[in-house]
Amino acid sequence: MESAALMWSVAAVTAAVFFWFVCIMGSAEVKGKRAVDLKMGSITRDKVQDKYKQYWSFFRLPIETLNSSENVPAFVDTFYNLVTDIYEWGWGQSFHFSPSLPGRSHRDATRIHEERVVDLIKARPGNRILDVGCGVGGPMRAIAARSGSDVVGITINEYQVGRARAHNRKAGLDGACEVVCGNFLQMPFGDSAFDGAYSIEATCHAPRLEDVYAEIYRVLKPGAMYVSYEWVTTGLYRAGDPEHVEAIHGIERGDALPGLRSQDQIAEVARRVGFEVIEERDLALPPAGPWWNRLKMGRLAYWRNHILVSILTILRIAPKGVVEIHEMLYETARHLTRGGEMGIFTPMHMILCRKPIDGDDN
Ligand SMILES: C=C(CC[C@@H](C)[C@H]1CC[C@H]2C3=CC[C@H]4[C@H](C)[C@@H](O)CC[C@]4(C)[C@H]3CC[C@]12C)C(C)C
Ligand SMILES: C[S@@+](CC[C@H](N)C(=O)[O-])C[C@H]1O[C@@H](n2cnc3c(N)ncnc32)[C@H](O)[C@@H]1O
Repeated sequence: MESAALMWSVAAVTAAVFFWFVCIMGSAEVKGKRAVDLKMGSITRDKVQDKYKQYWSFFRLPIETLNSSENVPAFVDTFYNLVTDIYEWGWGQSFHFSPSLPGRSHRDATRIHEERVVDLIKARPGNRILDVGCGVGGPMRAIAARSGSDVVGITINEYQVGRARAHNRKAGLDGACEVVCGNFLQMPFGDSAFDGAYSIEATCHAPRLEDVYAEIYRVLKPGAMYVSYEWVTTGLYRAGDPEHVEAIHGIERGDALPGLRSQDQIAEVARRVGFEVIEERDLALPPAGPWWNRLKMGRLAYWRNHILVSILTILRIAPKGVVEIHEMLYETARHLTRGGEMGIFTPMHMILCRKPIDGDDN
């Protein structure tokens, strides 16, 4: 009798600890996605591991194939099917970095970094603004709410479209925010359709920056502004330094990037497609606090998450392959942190452009 009671007590305590671990500790910073809901995008459960292997095989292709505009969008789409739920669960609804702000939460720092866009492109009530590479729409909601503009987001990943629309509805912003599935290299919008545009840590996925910048230029009205937060290597990067190369290659492989560009290439490309460059600045430089702090401070949380995804895979709640994907992201976080600490990489090289009005001197 006593041993039965003991067994029941142990079982009850184990169940309570498991519930706490999964449902309380395992939820994202911005509530919405829990570990038990990890689905891996539009990929069916039994295909997750194969798709992960397929993702890696891409990096074995010859460099010309790797950089071709035909292959990259499909490879990026596969990547976001694999990582979107883990990003939402472990990071929130905004898939980007922000300078850390003393005394402010990550959530505040994220919102402030997003709202800066409103001032830069002068978004006003009634404007139609384009979000190039919108993810699940964290920035789009912040920008629509702050500016009173209507925001149209485009993403290559169908699963993200569903997530973004659901979040828009939940936030009561589905009237102001619209989400379209499509390729930003060939956008399904007419010429001069937008009063402004922005891209946050998204155009780094384009094999050729010219192609996406030229499309953005085409869909903007003359006089409209465009701002982008670009992922680039800085002037401190040395291609002959093995430690630098390891970090940059690690970032490219873990983030579906066809190849990082250097800081000094960005404005040149913007001018080539016709933009006037108003301002260019690395928002990660002091007095900004290190953007990689949020990745570093979470090391303990990574271990908790690793144990969690392992248990959920054993219990067949999460599909096979999730542990490997989580491991890949952990490695990526290490490379991103090293890139930030060495000062050779920034995810927030800001470029502010204007489409000239006919007759402007440019
Ligand atoms: C702009 C891009 C994505 C940037 C970031 C949003 C993501 C880059 C690396 C991601 C993460 C790394 C470690 C994960 C951790 C192991 C897991 O337990 C919880 C989620 C992570 C923190 C995850 C979250 C998103 C990132 C920070 C690229 C793709 C252009
Ligand atoms: C790192 S996420 C950033 C998302 C969003 N800007 C944010 O900050 O939350 C990059 C986004 O770019 C999108 N993307 C990448 N390549 C694309 C392409 N060729 N066409 C459309 N969207 C693309 C991805 O689907 C993803 O939504």
